Amino acid sequence: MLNESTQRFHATFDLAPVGIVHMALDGQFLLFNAQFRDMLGYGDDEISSLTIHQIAHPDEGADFGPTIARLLAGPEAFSHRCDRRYRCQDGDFIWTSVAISLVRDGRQSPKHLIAVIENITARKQMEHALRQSERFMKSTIDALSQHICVTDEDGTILTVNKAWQEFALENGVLLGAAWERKNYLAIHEQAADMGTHDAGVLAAGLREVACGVRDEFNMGYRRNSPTAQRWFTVRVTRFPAGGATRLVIAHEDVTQTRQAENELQYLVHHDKLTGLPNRSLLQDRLRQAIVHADRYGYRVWVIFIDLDRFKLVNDTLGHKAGDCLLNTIATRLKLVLRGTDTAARFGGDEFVLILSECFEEGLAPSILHRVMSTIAEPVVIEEQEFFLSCSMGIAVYPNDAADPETLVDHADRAMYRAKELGRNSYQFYAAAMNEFSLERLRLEKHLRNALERDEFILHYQPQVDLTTGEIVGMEALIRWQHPELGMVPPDQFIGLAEETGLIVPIGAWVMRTACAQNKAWQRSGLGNLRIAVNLSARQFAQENLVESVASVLAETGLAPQLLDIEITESIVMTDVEEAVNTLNAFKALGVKLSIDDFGTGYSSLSYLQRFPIDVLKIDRSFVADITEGADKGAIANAIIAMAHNLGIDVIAEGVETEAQCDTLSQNMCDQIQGYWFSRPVAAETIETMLQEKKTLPANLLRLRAPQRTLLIVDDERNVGLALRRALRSTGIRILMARSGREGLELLAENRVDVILADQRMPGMTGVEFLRTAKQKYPDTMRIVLSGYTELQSITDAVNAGAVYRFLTKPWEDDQLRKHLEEAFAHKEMVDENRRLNLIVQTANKDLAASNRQLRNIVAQKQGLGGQPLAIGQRMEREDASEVATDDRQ
Ligand SMILES: Nc1nc2c(ncn2[C@@H]2O[C@@H]3COP(=O)(O)O[C@H]4[C@@H](O)[C@H](n5cnc6c(=O)[nH]c(N)nc65)O[C@@H]4COP(=O)(O)O[C@H]3[C@H]2O)c(=O)[nH]1
Repeated sequence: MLNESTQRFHATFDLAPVGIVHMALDGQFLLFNAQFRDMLGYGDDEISSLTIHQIAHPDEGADFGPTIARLLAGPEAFSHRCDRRYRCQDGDFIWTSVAISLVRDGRQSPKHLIAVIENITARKQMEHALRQSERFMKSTIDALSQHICVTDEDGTILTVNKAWQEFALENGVLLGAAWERKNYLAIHEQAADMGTHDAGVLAAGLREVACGVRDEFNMGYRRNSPTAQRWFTVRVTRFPAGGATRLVIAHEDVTQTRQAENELQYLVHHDKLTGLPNRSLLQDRLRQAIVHADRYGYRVWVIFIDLDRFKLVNDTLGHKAGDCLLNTIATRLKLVLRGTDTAARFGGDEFVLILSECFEEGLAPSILHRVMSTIAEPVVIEEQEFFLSCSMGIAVYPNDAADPETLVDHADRAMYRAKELGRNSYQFYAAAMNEFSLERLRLEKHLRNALERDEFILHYQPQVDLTTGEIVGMEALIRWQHPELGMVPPDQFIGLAEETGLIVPIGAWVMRTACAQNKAWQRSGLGNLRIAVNLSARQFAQENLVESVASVLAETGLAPQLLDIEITESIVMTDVEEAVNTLNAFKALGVKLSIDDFGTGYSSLSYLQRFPIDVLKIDRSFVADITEGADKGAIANAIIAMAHNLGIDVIAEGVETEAQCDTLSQNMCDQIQGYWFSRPVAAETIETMLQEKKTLPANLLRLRAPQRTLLIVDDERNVGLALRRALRSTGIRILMARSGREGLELLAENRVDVILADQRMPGMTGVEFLRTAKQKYPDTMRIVLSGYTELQSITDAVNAGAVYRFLTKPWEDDQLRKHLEEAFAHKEMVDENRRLNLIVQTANKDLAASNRQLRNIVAQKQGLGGQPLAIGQRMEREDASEVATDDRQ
């Protein structure tokens, strides 16, 4: 029985797949199975001579003692398990898993140890390899710049990489190791609940990947912080990991790339200089506006803006100044629009506005005026003020075109038409505009034949001297008498002639005819008049211009100083250097030079000084304002003072009323030209005028003894008549008005010294009227005639300076005359002071003119080697017998 059991034991002992050893308590091997022997590779004898200490790994050999101690101290069935390394016969160590138990005898005394030893080297190696691989993986994902987070399928974070930790730290998401045990999904669901849209999308995507609905999910994630906006890409990928599911979430901060992309997009769609949308974005916005308009029944207005004479700023002040100006205009345009509108830069000095979401049939003129006035505000560049105007063309969707390109094109055409019609205005596109192009073609055909067919004539408009009252010159103005079209005014064909180049032969005809006519007048004894001829830009740019004028003078025999060449500011400012050369050459020839329409372009004083100009012609728009009171007349007065300082004469154009003439005369303007004295008329009419010696009335002359003028404003006719009677003997010129409004009209037309206004008038009281009169005509002496009852308002007006004196009704004639005498005397004293000032100014002007002439002569001699001067001098000598020496002609 025992034998059988011993046999069974040995069989089990030897066949066991693990090593089994019996050891003495000191580690001596007592019994071991074949598995143990083979595991270590020792021979049976070798093992019997060894102890476990001898084959234990040096790092672990010392562990045996404590193990035994624990077994001895432990309960009966206690066994100890550990992993240990043992040296094999070849010297290598193997990893084993050891389970040791203590065998006790019947008295419970320790007998020996039994160890079951399993070779786990392969497992240990695998574990090691796995650890290595994990370490490698960790350092790999740590090296990635993407933020990586691995979760289980519920979203619980298992691990994160270094970049993720840093990101979390930076963004205050989860601090330090706080990510552990957190749930990525829950965090995002919570953020979604708080309104973060992208967090909601990410949570939903994550759930789908976790459930296996998809293997991967990608999205762009925008994160807004109060200081910055950041963009991320997020990718969620699903991985099976030993039966479990792992979700790898990788996000990458693509803010820089995104910003660069945005910048690129911005650059592609915006104008670099002004930051406004460019052409391509304009088309896009227009397309959107049209779609929107179709849906909601809106209209879309397109306004095409072109800055008038912008090129001049660029050419005269350089591109930097031009850029600055464009920027200012762009900023202003943005400010006049609503949020839904667009202002775009179309190119150069062209802007386009889109006004969308408009229900109204028509476009409110106020918006157009707002745009025009915002552009018209002065722009200060290098401490100089510049004034710009613009021409605008307007087209509307759906009426004028159905697509963005055609809409803009039509608005552009309308703008072109506005320019044609005199700039600083706007035109609506109308289908008729296409007809306009055809009309132009027809006109051009006629114009080409006009010279040959002798259809042009010249009209002449007198220029009158404000000191002598005499006609001293004429402006030659062309007229086209077409057999079918009738009398075509120059405004309608000069532009076309300019564009087609026809202006050159036409201009040459004008020059020849005007000079010949002037010479003819001179020969008939009508005096030495100056004849002014307009030169257009194209003529001015002609290469042989000066020579051709010289040959006309030679041909007609007209003295050069009797020819006045009129050019506009814009012509000379286009190419300043070239203009200075041409003007100097003209000066050398001896002709006079005028700047026409002064004040409407770039009235740059510094340049004006460089041009050898004799005359400035104040544009009629300023003259129209001159009697409108101190503010409005200021520009004309400033031009006069400035020109005089430079020694330049001033002619005021477009004088239409006596009052304008009077004001100009008082302000020392040199000459006037305008409908009030004479419209442009045929040569024969001029002859009659000259023969009859038509002059200005003496009371309008510059240095005259002024005639006292009184304006009486009273609604009661009898009172007016009584006042007139009382003043009959005084020789005062009396103007009568029945209301304040009528009084203001008379003030606009006439020069008035003293105003006598009744207080009680319907509509406007005397004090109200005098307050307005004070604002517009501060030099007038203002007297109110009243009863005592209105005393308070009159006293207020006196204190405010609106009323000089108040007289009571009924008045005593003597007293009234005395008061009026005082008022006139006071006014005359003020006038006299001003007159003396102006006389000093005129003297200064003459001095400046002499200096200027001297400078011109020196400059010509130095610059032109005396050659052209000789022509002028020769002509001057030939005409010496006929030409007066007064340089101010
Ligand atoms: N409202 C008003 N207008 C007044 C008054 N006095 C004169 N005018 C008008 O003002 C214009 C003055 O000529 P501009 O400024 O040189 O302006 C001229 C000039 O730029 C151009 N032009 C005329 N003749 C010629 C020419 O022979 N050659 C060239 N190149 N241009 C010419 O055509 C423009 C218009 O000439 P016009 O129609 O003759 O118009 C003339 C004249 O008739 C007034 O009191 N009130």
